Amino acid sequence: MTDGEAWGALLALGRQPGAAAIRSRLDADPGRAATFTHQAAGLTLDLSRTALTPAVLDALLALARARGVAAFRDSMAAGQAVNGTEARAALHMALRGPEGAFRAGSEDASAAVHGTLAAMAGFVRAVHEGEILGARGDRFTDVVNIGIGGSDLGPAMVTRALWQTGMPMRAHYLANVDAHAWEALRPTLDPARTLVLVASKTFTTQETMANAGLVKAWLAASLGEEGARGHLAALSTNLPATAAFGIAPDRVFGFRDWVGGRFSLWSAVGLSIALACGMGAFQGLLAGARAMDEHFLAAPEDANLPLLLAATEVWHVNALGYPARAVLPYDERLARFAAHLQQLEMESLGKRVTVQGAPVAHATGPVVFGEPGTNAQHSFLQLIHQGTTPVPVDFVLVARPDHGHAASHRILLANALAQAEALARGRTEAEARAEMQRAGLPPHEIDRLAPHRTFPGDRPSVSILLPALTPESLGALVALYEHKVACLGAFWGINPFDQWGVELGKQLAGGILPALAGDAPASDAATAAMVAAIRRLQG
Ligand SMILES: O=P(O)(O)OC[C@H]1O[C@](O)(CO)[C@@H](O)[C@@H]1O
Repeated sequence: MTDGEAWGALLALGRQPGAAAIRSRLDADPGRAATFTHQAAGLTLDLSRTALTPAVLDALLALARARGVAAFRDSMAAGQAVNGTEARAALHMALRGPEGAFRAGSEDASAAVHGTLAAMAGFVRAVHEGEILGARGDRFTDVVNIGIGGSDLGPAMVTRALWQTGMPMRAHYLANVDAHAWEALRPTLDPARTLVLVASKTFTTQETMANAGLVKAWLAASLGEEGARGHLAALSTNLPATAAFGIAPDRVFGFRDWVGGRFSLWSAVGLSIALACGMGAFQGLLAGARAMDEHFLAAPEDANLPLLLAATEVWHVNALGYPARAVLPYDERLARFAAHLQQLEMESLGKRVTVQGAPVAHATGPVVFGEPGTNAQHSFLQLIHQGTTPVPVDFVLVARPDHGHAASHRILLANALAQAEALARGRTEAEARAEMQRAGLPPHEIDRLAPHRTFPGDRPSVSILLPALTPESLGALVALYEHKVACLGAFWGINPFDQWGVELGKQLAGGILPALAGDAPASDAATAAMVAAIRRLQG
């Protein structure tokens, strides 16, 4: 089947009457959950509450073959320059792979990775055991990771998920250049006991370098310049710039340019995870991701979780025209999971031209947003139940909590399952009327309220079940989404590994800085007017 034929067949299925129906499919086939549930790396993925059918799945997998999704995956694993616009490989799998497994051109990628991992392990052990101490001889109790985007979101999300009282250190994440963030954090820290990691792939990111300057000055004010140096480490690919910033070479943990920022939590960028939660937790995270990598590389297409998740997204975005997706982890510890996926997915898939530079002929990445359940239910789920456009949902559920409150956990899970059921099944007008009759409402009230109390249903969701929230299951979960993103890049013919769209604003900000200081006019009239208003208000 050619590419065009495969797209045509899929889109035709999406146009068939009842294509988006879910409730009737669930009712017609009691075995649907079993048919559409798959497992890998300890995770269970349930796709039964979508409108997928065996015919739709066949069409999606035919499209995957026509689009060369498996070939793209294999090129990625082989270290080829799948990131064409930056002429780079995308070898985040090497960060969690066994020794000798991955090459980037002539480079033994795995050797570089394992060298850094050994250095990280040595550093973490020395800090935890008090061999490396602060300038005044104190043990380090707190670590501050200064970074933004991929140099913040991944490690911040993982630490939030895995950290428990009694773990080796407290971790803090400073991302925003808004100094209110630093001013809120500063009073909670003792400089004598604080280790500072400057995390930046490029080591040129304006926000990170501004915050690093503030924090370095804060350290130096109490510990002196030389003392401050002993409290700093860098996580970067840009070794000359880390040296220019004054970070000792043995405190620089490097990685290569074939690690994309949003895929970098497995690299030295994850050092704050290892310091806060322990090197064992970090290794567990890598092991979980490796298990998902192995599944992704070897599982047949009709049981391959990342491919199936990507295919489901193609069905929703391209065949059914749904422009957004919500991510609802029913676990408070995953409070930053949606934020991580926002960058992972929207920076990767928010593209309007193909890898060849031609305009894409179809929609690409949807808007991704989310909050933990049950909070989300009391916020935006109204729109997802009864708004005019279906918004597919990813539910993430954890079977066993790490607290002793079984009743609370049952309430949490009951709510997650209820939301999935309500979205899929809805409530017909007849059901709404019958319920109001049972409640004894008068007929005119029933007539008045029936449309409002009717739920259309047929609103899709996928559910991902983790046995418990462990480093291993979290690693597998994050890797699942990373590989989904790679598959979608291939489905859509776009480069999921570059991010040129973030550059223009950065460049313009550089030009506007002197205008805000009153040293130069702003070139854009609307900007100039706002600059003038700001300067007036600043007096
Ligand atoms: O790690 P760096 O180089 O400071 O970049 C931070 C983030 O900035 C971006 O380049 C976007 O501006 C992200 O892709 C990246 O994760």
